[in-house]
Order: sequence, then structure tokens, then C-alpha cells
Amino acid sequence: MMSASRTVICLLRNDLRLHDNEVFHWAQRNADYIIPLYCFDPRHYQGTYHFNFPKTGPFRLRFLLDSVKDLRATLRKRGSTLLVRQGKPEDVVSDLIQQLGSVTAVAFHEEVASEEKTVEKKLKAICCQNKVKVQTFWGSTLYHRDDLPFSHIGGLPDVYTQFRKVVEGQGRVRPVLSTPGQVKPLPLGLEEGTIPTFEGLGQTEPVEDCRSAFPCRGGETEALARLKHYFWDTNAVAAYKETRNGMIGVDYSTKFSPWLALGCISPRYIYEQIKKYEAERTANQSTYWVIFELLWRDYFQFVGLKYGNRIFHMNGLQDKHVSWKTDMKLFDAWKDGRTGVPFVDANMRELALTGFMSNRGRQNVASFLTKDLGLDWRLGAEWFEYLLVDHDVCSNYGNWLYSAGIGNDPRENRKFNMIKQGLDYDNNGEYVRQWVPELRGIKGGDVHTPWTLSNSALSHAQVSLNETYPSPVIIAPEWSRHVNNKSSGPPAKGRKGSSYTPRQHKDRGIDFYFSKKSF
Ligand SMILES: Cc1cc2nc3c(=O)[nH]c(=O)nc-3n(C[C@H](O)[C@H](O)[C@H](O)COP(=O)(O)OP(=O)(O)OC[C@H]3O[C@@H](n4cnc5c(N)ncnc54)[C@H](O)[C@@H]3O)c2cc1C
Ligand SMILES: Nc1ncnc2c1ncn2[C@@H]1O[C@H](COP(=O)(O)OP(=O)(O)OP(=O)(O)O)[C@@H](O)[C@H]1O
Repeated sequence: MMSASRTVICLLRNDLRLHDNEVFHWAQRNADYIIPLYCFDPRHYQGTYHFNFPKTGPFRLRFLLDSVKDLRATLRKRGSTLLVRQGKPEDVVSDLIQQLGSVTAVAFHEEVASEEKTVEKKLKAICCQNKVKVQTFWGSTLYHRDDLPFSHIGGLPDVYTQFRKVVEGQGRVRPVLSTPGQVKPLPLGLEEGTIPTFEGLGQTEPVEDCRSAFPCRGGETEALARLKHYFWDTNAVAAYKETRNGMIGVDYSTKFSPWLALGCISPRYIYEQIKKYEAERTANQSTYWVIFELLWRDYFQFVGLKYGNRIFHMNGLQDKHVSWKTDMKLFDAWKDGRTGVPFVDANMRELALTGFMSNRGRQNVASFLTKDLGLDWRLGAEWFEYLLVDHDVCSNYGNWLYSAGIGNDPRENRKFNMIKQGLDYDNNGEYVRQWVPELRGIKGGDVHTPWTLSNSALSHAQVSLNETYPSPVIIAPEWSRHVNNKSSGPPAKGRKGSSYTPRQHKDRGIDFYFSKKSF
């Protein structure tokens, strides 16, 4: 007698790739029929938890649609396809189990945060009711959760460097799993399903901005092409450590994050390629530093595992009470890039217009929101959740907690100085002028501090504070140490009542900007 055929549903979530994907790898060995499935979960298109911003913004949605299309095309080339449904995964899977009557297993990658965990629990309950096996995997990090050199997740150090040293010393990265040449077929009679459109999901397609630092499209194919470009075609990876704090252009950093967030590229594959590059081309601090940064990503995933819902709580991991404000006027100024602090505004406008912001920018705007404005950090985190093309729940909330001083930063009271940062990382003001066109007439680093310019300098630059560009919503006292006094003159209009007092530092030149006293 022939044994009954085995049908496995491979539920794809944030693992939209065929390479190094344990779900497919397992199904290939344990099924006669495979149903690759992606569900557009309506809960992802509702509001964020506290402030009700749209949970998935247009840039991430476009990236997701690209990624789903690309995976379908890849699977079609290999004898399969991607089933697409609009609905909650637990309902869709339940319907498929009923419809087919032959499903033997449901396989998926586990996630970290409670919303995703709730879906997993529901899937398990449905499978249990229907006597269908559930096979789950861990696959989002470089180091596998089960290989961590800590006896249990509670032993994860609260300081990144301690985590990194232990992991680098005692951990191992698992080898990349093989990519199936042909994928096992689908059972007959299943509708492939239409990939939804922007309109169908109640959104409008974003307009391309030629200034974007991330003009890339989603999908595994594009992710692998990006790696080839950054490593093998341009050798940009060999200078990563020197360029990674840049803000203009595509190649100052890897830009892997959006593909990593949706799982279009595997961190183990990146690691394997770095090792290959080091063996065949060059091994230097830069090539190592990409791994160092990927370990930050791992770290925040594991912090999420350790702390659960505490990563979302107002008082953070340390249960530290801070009197956060929710002044929505100030928040609007921040989110709209109208704070009057050009370095902040440029970054916030870049985010709104492209869905991307550099790591340097993110650290600064987060510090500004939490430390200068004293606003509830969750406003910032949820705004990022809405807009970022690379939103990843653990990296986003983990970094916000860190910036707000209630997460994993071992230093007390770390606060960025917006003017020093602007001058250090955008010394001649090119980045600010790119995103804040009202200030284009102001030359050099002066663009970071328009409120310190004389009326004649402002009118020469065709800037009118409070009319064409706002006066700063706040001026932190420590900023005065970093003002380019060469062009500062008598108080400009609109500065009335501010706490700013210009200090005269004649002929100190550029070195003055690089004071080590504040970040
Ligand atoms: C407030 C704030 C919010 C953030 N939100 C997110 C987010 O939602 N998703 C996200 O992927 N990153 C987030 N980051 C981290 C970081 O800014 C981005 O990963 C990085 O800018 C992406 O660009 P890249 O891929 O070119 O990075 P690269 O500099 O090329 O780094 C390589 C990879 O390392 C990882 N990485 C680097 N820095 C960090 C970091 N600080 N934390 C975690 N992983 C890191 C990313 O996967 C990145 O792709 C946030 C940082 C801050 C300060
Ligand atoms: N994937 C996710 N993305 C964003 N937020 C998430 C995600 N998963 C869970 N959360 C957040 O986790 C929290 C879960 O709230 P819930 O009420 O279930 O738990 P809780 O521990 O009692 O938290 P709270 O005290 O804030 O209500 C919410 O803040 C929710 O937004």
C-alpha cells in the first residue's frame, strides 16, 4: 500500500527568501507537497499601539510588495509558487487545513515580540485541534538562539560589549543551508491568490525622491545583488568603518537593514560572504565591523527575548521613572522637520520623504526627542515604526530604549549635542541644505545655527526666521560651545527670550568644533 502523501504549509513571515531558509529546507525533506504561503495580515495595516500612527507606512509597504513578488517569481522558476492571501495567518491556515484535508504539518520561523507570539500560539492551537504537526525554527539572527553561550536567556548580559565578547569567544555561526534547486510542488486545486495593491491596502504609492540614500527595491534578488555590489563589485565593504557614519548617498553603509528586516537576506549568508571576501580580497577593521554591527542586531533580538513586553514599556528595561511629556505641538515640530534645529529637521524630512535615515541621524533625532525635548520616547519609536523601510521591532524599540537612557546603555545621561554632531558629521552643511532647501542660501557649517547669524547674513541668504524657517523650539546651553562664531553677529530676529548666549572664540577655527566635552 502506498503511504499517504505529506503536505506541508510553509508560512513565510519575516523570512522572505529561499536561501538559508530552514522552513523550506525542512519541508523539502519532509513533504511530498509544499505550500509556500504569505498572508497580508490586516493587523499590520491598523494603528500603532499608543499613538495610532499607521502601523506600516508606504515605503515599507512598497518594499514588502516587491519582496513578495520577487519570492513568487523565484519559486515559480523552481516549480512552485507563493500563495498569497489577505487575512490573519491563523484563519488562512485553518481554512487551508479544512479545504485540503491532507495537510500534515505547518512550518514557520519564530518571532520575538508578543503580537507575533500571539499569532504563533493561535496557529499551534489550530494545528493541535486538527492533529497537524507544527514545526518551528529560529532563523533571524547570525548566532542561533540555541547556540548562545548562556545557560538561559535570562543570563544575557545587559551590556552589549559583554555579550559580544562572550559570543565572539565561545559562540559559532552555523553554516548557510543549501538553496533548493527545485521546490516540491503544490497540491492541485489551490488558487495562487493576487498580490494586493497599495489601494487595496488603503495606501498611496510613495513618490520616488532622487535624493534618497535608499533608492533600492525589495526582495531576495535585490538583496543578493546589493551584497555583490557592496562587497565584490565596488569593494565598498573594505572602507565601511570609515564611511559608515555618512549621511549622503547609497554606499556609505551596507543598507542591508530593510532586507534583513523582512528576511530577504540571511545574516549567516552575509557572514559567509565576509569570510570569503576576507580570504580572497582583504581582511581589515572594516570587514570585521560589519559583523560587529550585525551583532548589535542580534543583541537587540535577544534583549527582546529576555525582556518580552518590557521593551515596549514606558519605564523601559530598568523600570526607571522619567516624567516624559506628550506635548503634541513639540512632537509635530519634530516629526515634520520643523524644530528650527537644521540637523534634526534634515533627518526627519529625509525619513518622511524616503523611509530611510542614517544611523547617525537616528541617534541624533532620538536623543533630541528624548533628552532635549523630554518627549515620551514611544512617540518617536512608533513614528519610526510607521515610516522606517527597515523597521524591525527589536532593533527599533531596543535602540529607542537605549537612546532614551532606559535600555542597554551603560553610560548615564548620554546626550548628543546637535550642533557638534552636525558640524562633525556634516561639516560644510551639505546634508542639511539637501533636505532643508529654505536654508540653501547659507554657506558652510553656518547652516547648522541660522539663529546665530546676523540679520544681514540671513537676509543675504534669503532666510527669514519664523517666516521661511522656524526659530529653534529649544536651544540647549551646551550648543553655544560649538557655534561658528566667525559668522555670528548681533542677535537675529526671532531669538528673543532664548537662553542662547553666543560666546566669542576668535580664530579657533575647525578644531573648536571637535571639543571632546560632549557627544
Ligand atoms: C532610534 C533608532 C532606531 C533604529 N531602528 C532600527 C530598525 O527599526 N531597524 C533596523 O534594522 N535598525 C534600526 N536602527 C539601527 C541602525 O540605525 C540601522 O540598522 C542602520 O542605520 C541601517 O543601515 P545599514 O543597513 O546601512 O547599516 P550598516 O551600518 O551597514 O550596518 C550593517 C547592519 O548592522 C545592523 N545594525 C547596525 N547598527 C545597528 C543598531 N544600532 N541596532 C541594530 N542593528 C544594527 C543592521 O542590520 C545593519 O543593516 C535604529 C537605530 C536607532 C538609533
Ligand atoms: N510586533 C510588535 N510591534 C509593536 N509593538 C508590539 C509588538 N508586539 C507587541 N507589541 C507591544 O507590546 C505591548 C503588549 O501589550 P500587552 O497589553 O499585551 O502587554 P503588557 O505587558 O500588559 O503591556 P502593557 O502594560 O503596555 O499593556 C504593547 O505595547 C504592544 O504594542
